[in-house]
Amino acid sequence: MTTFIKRGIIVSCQALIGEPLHGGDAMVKMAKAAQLGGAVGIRTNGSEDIAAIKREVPLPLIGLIKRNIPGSDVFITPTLEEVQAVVKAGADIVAMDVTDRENRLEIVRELLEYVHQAGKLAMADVSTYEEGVQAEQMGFDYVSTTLSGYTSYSIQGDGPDIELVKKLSAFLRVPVFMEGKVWRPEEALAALQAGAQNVVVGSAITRPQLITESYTSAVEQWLADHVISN
Ligand SMILES: CC(=O)N[C@H](C=O)[C@@H](O)[C@H](O)[C@H](O)COP(=O)(O)O
Repeated sequence: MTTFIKRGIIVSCQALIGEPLHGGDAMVKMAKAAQLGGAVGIRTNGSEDIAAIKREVPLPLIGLIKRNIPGSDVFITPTLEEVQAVVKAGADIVAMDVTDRENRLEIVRELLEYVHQAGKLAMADVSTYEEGVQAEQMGFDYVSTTLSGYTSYSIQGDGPDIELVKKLSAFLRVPVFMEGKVWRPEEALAALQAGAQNVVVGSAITRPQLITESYTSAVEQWLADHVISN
């Protein structure tokens, strides 16, 4: 079993174009705060944030590059161009889409080979049990539940897909990461209990607009239910 990352919480520090914290050194600051808070690793998007965080935060770094390709639903490190850029920027682990969409198995094999030849580790972002099994057979070093709920055929839940973690952990030898829709510490513990090696938390820590919304929507609902407006 790969033991490069200690067991614990990994904080995903990502702000896409259009989000208030995009650009500058906001994600480096988020990553530093995550380290102070006890995170054992960082996950981040884009060459600039990968390189900057790698320079300033001494934790294992999972890198990816999101790219929207017209006509394709695959956006996490989809081609060799992004894989090369993630490696060049200094990530220790390269995360990529390893779903069953769009017959990409041969492409994914090439991307995986590139990562390993560059001396890096590879993380498969999957959405189902079958995809996780396939990823391990292909030679991925880690499997993460990142895309559960984001492919048309996976479970569309509001919360983390603990059942997927449970099934994958029971069968796979590579470490399984719980990632996606973890908002509360109790959910992280449930994921560990289900067999997760690590738990990745993103939006609940690093997307303040969504954190704010989790409060405002609850309060607005309460006000709508309890206060008679005139
Ligand atoms: C589906 C997708 O694009 N996931 C991305 C993968 O890198 C990120 O936008 C998520 O923030 C990350 O997976 C952590 O998940 P959450 O933010 O739910 O804790």
